[in-house]
Amino acid sequence: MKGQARRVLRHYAPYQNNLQSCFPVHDLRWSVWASPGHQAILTPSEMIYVIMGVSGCGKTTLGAYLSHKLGWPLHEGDDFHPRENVEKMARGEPLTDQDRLPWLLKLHDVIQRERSSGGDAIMVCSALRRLYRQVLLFGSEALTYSSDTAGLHMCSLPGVWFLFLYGTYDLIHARMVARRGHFMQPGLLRSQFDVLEPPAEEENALLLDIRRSTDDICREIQEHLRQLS
Ligand SMILES: Nc1ncnc2c1ncn2[C@@H]1O[C@H](COP(=O)(O)OP(=O)(O)O)[C@@H](O)[C@H]1O
Ligand SMILES: O=C(O)[C@H](O)[C@@H](O)[C@H](O)[C@H](O)COP(=O)(O)O
Repeated sequence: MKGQARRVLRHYAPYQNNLQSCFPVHDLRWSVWASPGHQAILTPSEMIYVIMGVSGCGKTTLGAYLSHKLGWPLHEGDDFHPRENVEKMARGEPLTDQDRLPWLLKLHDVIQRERSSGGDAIMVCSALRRLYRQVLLFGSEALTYSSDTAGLHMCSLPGVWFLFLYGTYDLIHARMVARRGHFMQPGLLRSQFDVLEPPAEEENALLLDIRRSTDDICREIQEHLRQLS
């Protein structure tokens, strides 16, 4: 059995009797896995790490480092923003939910492609709100659930983990001011914190303190990967 299949089996073992009610069955591979008696036919994606957090928390830096260390492809979320979004942020205006939705749907497609091809991958995406993370995982279906059912049913997907880089406003602001040649203005950081909803445990999230070096953070992620294997 491949490493990820083992990881997924172990992670979801406690839920095996309840899979059908816990997860939407729009994902063909997942519905096969969720069908009673078919647990052995598991062909999920390998691991996808989504590095998330407010602007300036170190997502791009960690993404490049981790990609190099693990030899996994890197998808940089900023590259998928439409020009209008980048121009808006460069003018010092925060994005709205409406601005972000098409961008998140594109990133969902990337995640789906990676899951279908069964490869490991890293994605960098601010993913500030819980709903944004649900759109990353479930696409437009995440928008059709009421907030009650979304909270209950749409928290995570096997093999997709959020790496949440957290730190104080002051530390991140100082790093943004020192950063050169980036379109994002430090003045937008407050709005990023206002929108941020830190991920809950049931979302498959690993919380990483950004006061540590990139290498230290990377080691913790590699340890996480080992524990899931
Ligand atoms: N662990 C770290 N320790 C110190 N500085 C860091 C760390 N991670 C990133 N930085 C610096 O902080 C700034 C913001 O990092 P960046 O990766 O661009 O953040 P983001 O992609 O989240 O906007 C950069 O100048 C980067 O060099
Ligand atoms: O959802 C958003 O408001 C944006 O995605 C934002 O969070 C992102 O951070 C910018 O694109 C700037 O890029 P950096 O995160 O690299 O600063």
